[in-house]
Amino acid sequence: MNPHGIHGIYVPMVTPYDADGSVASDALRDLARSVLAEGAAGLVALGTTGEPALLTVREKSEMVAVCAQACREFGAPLIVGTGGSATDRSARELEELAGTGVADAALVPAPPFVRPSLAGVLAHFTHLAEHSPVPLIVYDVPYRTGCALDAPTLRALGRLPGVVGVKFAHGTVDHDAVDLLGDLPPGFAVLAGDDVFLAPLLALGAAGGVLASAHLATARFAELVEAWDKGDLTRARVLGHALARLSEAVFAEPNPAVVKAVLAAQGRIPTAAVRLPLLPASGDAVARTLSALNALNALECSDHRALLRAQP
Ligand SMILES: O=C(O)C1=N[C@H](C(=O)O)C[C@H](O)C1
Repeated sequence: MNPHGIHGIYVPMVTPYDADGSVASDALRDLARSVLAEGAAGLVALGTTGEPALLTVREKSEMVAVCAQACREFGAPLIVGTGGSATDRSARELEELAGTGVADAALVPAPPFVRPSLAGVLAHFTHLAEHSPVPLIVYDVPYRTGCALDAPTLRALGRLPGVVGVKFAHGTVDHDAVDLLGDLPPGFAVLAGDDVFLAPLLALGAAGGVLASAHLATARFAELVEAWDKGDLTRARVLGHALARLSEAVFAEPNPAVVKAVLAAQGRIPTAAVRLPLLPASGDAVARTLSALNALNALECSDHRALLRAQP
């Protein structure tokens, strides 16, 4: 992490597969280098986008090792997804992760499936924070975990020593987003976890985002964060709308099918394959994403008047 904390665009790396179904490590290495060279602040290994639930233990280690190497080359932080439903097992996983020495932070979901009370979630993260040698980023994604965190709970989590941020993915910009971002604990960063809502969350004060669609337009996403940092509202508004249209297209089908299909179409990964029960993206979703990308590339972002003209 930079000394000022978490900031900017973190790309949750896809797991590329070769034609024989094995993990395409060379393609992953090149992809990781390319997004870092384009302006990603760091990488996330084993985010939802990396299909961690569908990988073997050995494949997961490979993903982390390849991403760690790329981050070392660029002096960029690596966040690693880990943890699950059971508190003690999650604590052991965090210790194992710390043992690898490569993670700057761990992305840990609110315990999925169990549906504990909010006090139970707080107790879970209190235990993890007390035992984890690596800083924690809470992954708040109720539509995946079945466990919704409200603003007071997120604030209480943010005050725990060792909890440095939340990946906020409520599927909308809700009351809790407004409430939380209006009064953040010191040193606690909010990262947008729903690509389509990056711009409004930045407007509310989010520090950046963890965004699968940033594989496809890393520099543009980084530019949006920079525009907000500099108070360049015209640029921020136009870029925000164009990037939201791209993200809408990417998320028209279950992630990461569309992003992988587009990367494969661009020749950046060997195949568009995802593992069952995920299904490959439709041609229609890929075509719509490519067209949103073309529109984005047509923006002349250094010239505000051109930007305004580019608005539909
Ligand atoms: O891998 C991630 O981290 C992300 N996962 C989200 C999801 O698929 O639910 C989407 C977001 O872009 C990043």
